[in-house]
Amino acid sequence: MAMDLVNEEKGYIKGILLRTIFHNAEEKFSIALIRIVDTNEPFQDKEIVVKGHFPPLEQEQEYIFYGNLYQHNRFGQQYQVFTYTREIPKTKDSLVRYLSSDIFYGVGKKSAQKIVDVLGETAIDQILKDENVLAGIPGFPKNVISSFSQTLRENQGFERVVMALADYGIGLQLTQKIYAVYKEDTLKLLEENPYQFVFEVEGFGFRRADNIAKMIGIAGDHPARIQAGCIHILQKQSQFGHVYEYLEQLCDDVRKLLNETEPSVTNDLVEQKMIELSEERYLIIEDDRVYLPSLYFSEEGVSSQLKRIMDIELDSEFVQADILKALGEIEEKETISYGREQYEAIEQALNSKAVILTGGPGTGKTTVIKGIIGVFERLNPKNNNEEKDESPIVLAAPTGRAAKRMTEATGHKAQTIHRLLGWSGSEEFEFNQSHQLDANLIIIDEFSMVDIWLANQLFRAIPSKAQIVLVGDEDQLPSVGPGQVLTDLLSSGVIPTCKLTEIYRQKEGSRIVELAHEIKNHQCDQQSLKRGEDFSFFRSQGTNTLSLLQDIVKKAVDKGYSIRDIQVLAPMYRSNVGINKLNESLQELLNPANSRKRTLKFNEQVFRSGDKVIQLVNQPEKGVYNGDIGHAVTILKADETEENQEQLVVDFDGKEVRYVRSELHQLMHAYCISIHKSQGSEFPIVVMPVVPEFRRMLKKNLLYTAITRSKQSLIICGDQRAFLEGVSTEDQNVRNTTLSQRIKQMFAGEPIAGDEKVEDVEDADQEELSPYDFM
Ligand SMILES: Nc1ncnc2c1ncn2[C@@H]1O[C@H](COP(=O)(O)OP(=O)(O)OP(=O)(O)O)[C@@H](O)[C@H]1O
Repeated sequence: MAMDLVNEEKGYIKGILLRTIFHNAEEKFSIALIRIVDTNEPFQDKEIVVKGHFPPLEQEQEYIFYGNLYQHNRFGQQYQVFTYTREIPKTKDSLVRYLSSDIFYGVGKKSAQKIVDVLGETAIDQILKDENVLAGIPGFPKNVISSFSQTLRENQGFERVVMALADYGIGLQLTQKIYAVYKEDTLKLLEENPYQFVFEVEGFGFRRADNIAKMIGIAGDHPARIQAGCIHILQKQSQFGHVYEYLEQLCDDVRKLLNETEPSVTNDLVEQKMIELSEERYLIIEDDRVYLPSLYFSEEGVSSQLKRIMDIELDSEFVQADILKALGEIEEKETISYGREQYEAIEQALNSKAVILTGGPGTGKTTVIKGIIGVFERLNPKNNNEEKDESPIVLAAPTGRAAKRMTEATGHKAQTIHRLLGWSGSEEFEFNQSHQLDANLIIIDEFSMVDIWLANQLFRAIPSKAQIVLVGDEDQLPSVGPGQVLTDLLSSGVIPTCKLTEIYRQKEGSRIVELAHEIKNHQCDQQSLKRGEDFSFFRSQGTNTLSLLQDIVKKAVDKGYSIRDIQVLAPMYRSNVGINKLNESLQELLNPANSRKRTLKFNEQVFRSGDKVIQLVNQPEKGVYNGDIGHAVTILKADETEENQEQLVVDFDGKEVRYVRSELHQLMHAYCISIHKSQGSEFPIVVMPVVPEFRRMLKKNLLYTAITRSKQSLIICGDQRAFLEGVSTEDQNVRNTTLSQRIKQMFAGEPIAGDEKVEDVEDADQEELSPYDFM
């Protein structure tokens, strides 16, 4: 590609850097003022601000920017850069200046002159092609050949990649992500197999790879194309929670996917490729099931680690009389009397290597956890000595909010599972099989939210001596990630299970807990929706639902409840009473614009100080995690920050986190959040629209999860029929997993068999919605 030629067909501005106005290193986003040398754009001035995803520009270097002129409402005309290139020095003099510049260590003017004398004006291209040409330059220091050509590659590399990828229709932002993964090898690898990018670069979709592949001649039944199709479908299935897919079904799906553009692939061809892939361990085929290796080995890991832990017997059991005595002390202190089920659960947990504790809301799971910890500490006095920190008790939960609640309820420090395992944002966990946790008793709450991958990481890090208590409510939604670990552990039957059924949180007239148990036990009917002290179902239709909901929230605020106490939940983003619409209207209602309030517009969202917001991704470096809810404290103007960038400051329960513009995609308004996102959290007041439009989403476990989030008051508005139909509809989308069978086999030598094959739910639905859409 001729790097130094301007492509006259596109709008361009050629210029030299005058000043970098802003640069975000992480996002490689730059704003710079340049002096215009040449342009074919209708722009008369001598200078212009260029803006886009490119690295800092170098002084005295000529660049060609391709993009669009646009009018900034404060700063006038600017240039939005789609792609850019650097002018390669063309004259011998400019080449010498470039090659002897500070960028190249150990090469002075003399050596640079010699390079140009020997290699001429195409010196750069020749060196990039083969660095050994430098060895032929008289007097060129041999020891700097490789570092010199490496610097040259790096310096020239990014722009070459930018230009080449632009020809494939890839913009600067995605190019940055691609370049971060493959560096100078980008073009080589893309032209070898663009499909590889689908699996390694976030935001690089299968269709994009397929288009590029076609342009470079990888088409039809090319093995790389079939391989990518297989892995793509398996990954998609895993987003719906499946750990494997049936071979026959997978062949069918892959054939359909690949034949959408050119019908040349048969099921036999796909199957044959799949067998090859399994021989190379890109996939695992077991009987008639196909797995992604990471998921297969996670299942294997969980079952073998569980066996390892459970195979080591307890040194000694606690004597019943001692337990009773210790529990008596706790009962006196807490002024409660443990029920029979609760006592049995505590005793079982204390005298087993592993137990599962399940139960609906208000059955005393937290109270039992407190009992287990209390007795364990009393009967292992060394645990009281925090300084020695021997035999520590470790508490964790999948989300920050659940961990916080666990801490508050038990008085013991609890943390997220990710933090417990020392996750710092990469694939690696500090604690693993070769560096295990120091713990004698490990209690994990909200275990229904743990997916197979995280379960594997957790179990690997548990020392064989430890006792485990897994606490969860099996009727809640399964994990967002693949697998259904709690359900599978329960059905494997190898871990002793304590089911709490007696309800304690039930004041006179309280309906929330009763309603939850009626749903759980399939006893919910019209009568169940009658008003209670803490529950109301207001009927409404059409657009009335939105205004009714606004009235309810407004009244709660007027009564003195804070925005933080009131949580609106909805199952879908797009609808007249969906999450997006509700956030918009509740923001107007609760935090309207006024001249004193600063605002920051990002995509479709306008953030104002005072807004309630939710964090959408895990950010261990900043100490905020997916699902954390906070409020915007203030918006700082660029000249008020050290970094000279506009920032949104958010307070998450006392922890202040700052977001620059390029990080704002991590946040959204949280006046209303999805039910999926509310898992693991509880709120004093839950308000929820239930309308016929949501019907496709309304399932028993979803509604059960939603209503069990409310602690003091639950208000539903909408259509009672839609609600009653929803709570009597089981989620048909049974997940394909083999964990239960694998565990049974591990413990008793039973062969592994897949779950009963379930007929697929409507394809169209699957295409549109996955649990990830709700996160
Ligand atoms: N044995 C008991 N005697 C009296 N009160 C109890 C007993 N067990 C639990 N409770 C009370 O019942 C309420 C619910 O208990 P707890 O929070 O332990 O249940 P949970 O299963 O964790 O419920 P949720 O998931 O809804 O929080 C609490 O107020 C608790 O004090």
